[in-house]
Amino acid sequence: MATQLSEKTIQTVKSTVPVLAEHGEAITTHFYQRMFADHPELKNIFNMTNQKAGRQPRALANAVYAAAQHIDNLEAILPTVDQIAEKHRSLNVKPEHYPIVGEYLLVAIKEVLGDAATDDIIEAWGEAYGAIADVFIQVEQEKYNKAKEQEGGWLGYRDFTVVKKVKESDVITSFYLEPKDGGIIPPFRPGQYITAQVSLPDSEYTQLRQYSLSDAPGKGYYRISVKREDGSEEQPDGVVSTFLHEQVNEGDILPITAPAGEFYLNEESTNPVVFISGGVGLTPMMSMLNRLVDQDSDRDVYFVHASQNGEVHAFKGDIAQFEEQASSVQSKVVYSDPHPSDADYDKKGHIDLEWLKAVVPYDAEFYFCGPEGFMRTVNAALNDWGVPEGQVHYEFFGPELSLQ
Ligand SMILES: NC(=O)C1=CN([C@@H]2O[C@H](COP(=O)(O)OP(=O)(O)OC[C@H]3O[C@@H](n4cnc5c(N)ncnc54)[C@H](OP(=O)(O)O)[C@@H]3O)[C@@H](O)[C@H]2O)C=CC1
Repeated sequence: MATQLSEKTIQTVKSTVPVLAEHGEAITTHFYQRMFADHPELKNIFNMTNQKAGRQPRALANAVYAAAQHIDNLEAILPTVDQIAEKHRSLNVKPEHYPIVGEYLLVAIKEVLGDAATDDIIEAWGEAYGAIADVFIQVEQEKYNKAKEQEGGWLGYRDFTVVKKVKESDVITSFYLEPKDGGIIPPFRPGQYITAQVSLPDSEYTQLRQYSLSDAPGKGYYRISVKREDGSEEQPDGVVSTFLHEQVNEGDILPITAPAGEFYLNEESTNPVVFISGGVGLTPMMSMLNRLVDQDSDRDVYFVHASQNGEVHAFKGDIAQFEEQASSVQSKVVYSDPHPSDADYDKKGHIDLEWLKAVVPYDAEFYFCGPEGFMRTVNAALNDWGVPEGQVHYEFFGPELSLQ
């Protein structure tokens, strides 16, 4: 499927892998700075908060590193390409963006490597980048076609009206969205997300944010549930979420792209399901749980949620209701910092393996999502428990980071 590269190009690219590993992030940080300086219009597409936090350069460095390792067999990176391409489709990344990225990546490699960047290396990387870009463009094209051709589907952004706004906790608010054109909307897989295009009053560029859909499909609306971040280093995404919480109300318009994502409920399996979420990471799990309840599923469901305390714990009422309504649903709550008024929780502190073993079955499909440290803890716990990889599903929101 990819352009044929010469043996020399392949060898040159492969021999730069160790150098890339050393300078990968410096190269991509440099690259973004130069590219945005010359092409500020691209700020409409990239999440600038991820740039500031260094997550985007790290993710690109990882992707480039992986591609370089497999340049003679790009098929091997298709699973990674697929996930990134899914995000790109959701962000409306177009083929014409690739040559711009390629140009600045080469400039950055040259600048960071200095004298070590020979003409041969730059030429080989130019060709290799072209081959990698072709793979992405092709995979993304198929995804654009599917998004458009499905019933109720569309390309790019479609205006949705906020028809209902509901406070779910002190920090999380839900927005119910229906298409302004009154048309139908496609179903989605529980766990998928949309991209919202937000225009802040005093910003020149639009801001794109991806939010998991938090209700089941097939209801005529999409629901997102947004945490108001405080803009600190740990929660840098303050501007957009604060704007949504404070300024976006019923009747307002939010342009969104069609649902996307590779993290979703395996509806084929009949195994028990264990959802493990931290904070606002519970949103995709809510969609999956709602789906199972809507379908009267007889799979055993364990909804394990970690939160600081009862005030920031969203969807408490819904989950309690599901638990009462369906004997197959069990909820387990972990509070890291419970308030004296909090009575209804199962563990104080953090989730750990010993406790998990006592409350959920091993022979289950596990889904987890939450802050980075939480994801590492849960991933390590499931590894130590020996849960087979195929039964473990997770999603990082934002650029892909390593769980190790
Ligand atoms: N589809 C997706 O992939 C989605 C992903 N997310 C992600 O979920 C995250 C949620 O963040 P937020 O609501 O701020 O979460 P919080 O910071 O509120 O954390 C939630 C809970 O996890 C606990 N926790 C933190 N670190 C660890 C650890 N190492 N081991 C065990 N428990 C831990 C916290 O404890 P403590 O109080 O001690 O820190 C707290 O009780 C965001 O990073 C967001 O990007 C969100 C929505 C969707």
